Amino acid sequence: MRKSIATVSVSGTLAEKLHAIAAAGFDGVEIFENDLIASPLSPEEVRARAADLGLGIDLYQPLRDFEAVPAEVLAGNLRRAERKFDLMRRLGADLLLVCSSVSPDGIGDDDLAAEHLHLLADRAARHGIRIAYEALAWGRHVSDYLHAWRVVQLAGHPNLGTCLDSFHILSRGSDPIGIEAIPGDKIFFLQLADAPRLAMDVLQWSRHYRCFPGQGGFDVAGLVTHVLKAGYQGPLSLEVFNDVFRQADTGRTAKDAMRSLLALEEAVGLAPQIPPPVIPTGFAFAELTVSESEPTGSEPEPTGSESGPGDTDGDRLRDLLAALGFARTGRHAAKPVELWEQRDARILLNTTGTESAPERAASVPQSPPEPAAAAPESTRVAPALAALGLESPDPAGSAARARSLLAPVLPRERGPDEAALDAIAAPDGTRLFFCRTDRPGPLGHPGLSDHPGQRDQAGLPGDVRRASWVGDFGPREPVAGPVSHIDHVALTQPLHHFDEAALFYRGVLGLRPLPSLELPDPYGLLRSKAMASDDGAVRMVLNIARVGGQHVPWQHIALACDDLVTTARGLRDARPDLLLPIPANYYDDLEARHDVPPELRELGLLYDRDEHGEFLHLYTITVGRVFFELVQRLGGYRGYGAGNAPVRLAVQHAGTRG
Ligand SMILES: O=C(O)c1ccc(O)c(O)c1
Ligand SMILES: [Mg+2]
Repeated sequence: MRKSIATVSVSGTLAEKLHAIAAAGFDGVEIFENDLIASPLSPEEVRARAADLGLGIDLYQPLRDFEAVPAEVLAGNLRRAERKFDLMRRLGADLLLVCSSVSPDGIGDDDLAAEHLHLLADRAARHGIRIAYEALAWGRHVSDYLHAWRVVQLAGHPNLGTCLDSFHILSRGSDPIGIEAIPGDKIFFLQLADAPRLAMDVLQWSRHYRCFPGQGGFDVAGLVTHVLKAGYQGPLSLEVFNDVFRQADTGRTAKDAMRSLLALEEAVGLAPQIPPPVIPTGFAFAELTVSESEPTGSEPEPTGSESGPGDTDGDRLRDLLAALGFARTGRHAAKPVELWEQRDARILLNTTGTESAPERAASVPQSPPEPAAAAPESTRVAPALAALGLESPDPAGSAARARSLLAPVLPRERGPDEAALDAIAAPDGTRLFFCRTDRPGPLGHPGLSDHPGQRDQAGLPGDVRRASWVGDFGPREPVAGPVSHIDHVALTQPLHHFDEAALFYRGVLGLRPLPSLELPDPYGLLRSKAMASDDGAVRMVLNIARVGGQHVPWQHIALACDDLVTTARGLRDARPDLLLPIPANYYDDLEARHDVPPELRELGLLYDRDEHGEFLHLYTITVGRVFFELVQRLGGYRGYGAGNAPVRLAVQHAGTRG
């Protein structure tokens, strides 16, 4: 379907907005009146600019407080409307949005409203213009979409139809099924927005917290299904008022908007061109970039103690990994990358130390360097979690889906002997590699689980193109130990990209989000959203933490253990300096709430439970931006111990603040 977006949805001047909207692939725009009024471009210039960019002007909006007014006000309103018709002729727009009156002058009389709208439609018809009447959720007398439709029916003018806006309908809790009773050709326009579920004044909610479909809590796709059943054939148009998007990078927001519409089209069965999601079946690896130089001054000191042998970040991480039971099983044939393993948990240490994830993402050709893509200076410290390997049953299919949802595909320089990996950049700059770890290794370097007879879909033997990435690290021995695999990773998101990232991971990887949580931090607030595959094989947590106005860049890798009590006891004995100390008050409270064994306190283990099971976990000290968590899920526990995060944050802050 035709895809449009209201200019109010993105940041910038009108000219900047039009360019970014066109670049993101939209067909048309709604020109929001304030954007035009503040623009130095004449209406003719706006028209020409839009035409040059291949954009239609699908709607001009809004005309406010028009209908059901006393006679003396009506004359002025009609005069105002005539001026707007003239403006629309210059713009080349033929659809005007009239939103339901909020004026104290307004009279609660549907017949009068219909009479006035009929008059307006009659005048509009002389200019070849049509009127779309929309119920604002806070309209003084008309606030429900079916009420607006009754008024349109009463008016009975061919140039008058209704405009449906998903926010106004869903925010009031109206049942969208009623849309199916409206003839499709009387729905003149469809505006789409999602929003987080908030209990607040609806006008404030609408003006500040709307987001793109798929980023909030509304069933926008369900609503669109009703609109399509009604026979609507006009554009799908995004109209999003959002305080964060107003400040964010224009091009990036426009692209995020387009990704949202593509995913929405897919959800309602209108996007056969988008390859289906390939749900990842686990983590193949997590890659840390580390600097071999002295620890950088700007990064947080490890909490707890000076810790460990060696004095580079790399040495500190190696020490930490070894203490957790990992062993270095190989070095990359061509790059300064070490592979550390323990059963199915794999960590890559990339000691180039120069490449941070955001820099890498900004250098992707498909996404020209955007200021917003670069992380603030303070987050550019090594070590950082720069890349994730995701196990995919069909890596090429994973990459194809990502590409069709506008993910930048990363070029990969590959040596003659190396495995090729499909890789994309996530909005936060994290590189995502789609892997099949159990593929045969490259010729001469069999992988750990070699299947010499295996052929891929193209009928090729396990050749270099299709070889497993682990083959690049040479022959390896399995490493036994308490850690079985990566349970989840927690990535910090820049504030401006939180909703974008959530939609990205959900759309591209097919992960299901849990509701966002807000958790207290001694110096701020942590906003957190967990997402997981249905079977829990891939779990990610997206966090934004702002403390004293500054982004807190901590990331972590959670490792699953079979028997955390025993593992914790071993660590307590051997390397207590590597564990985050937990305050006694935590255990006083925990023991008041739950009947837990005293060894939790003794071992510094944290505890949580949900309706499915129980959770034990502990945290390590932080090196650079990164720390580890050891976890054990008992029964079918599905959470992440989020209730304990405030305690962790308090201890971590105490460590960095000395
Ligand atoms: O907030 C508003 O005033 C406003 C204006 C026009 C719209 O289409 C809308 O949904 C809201
Ligand atoms: Mg609207």
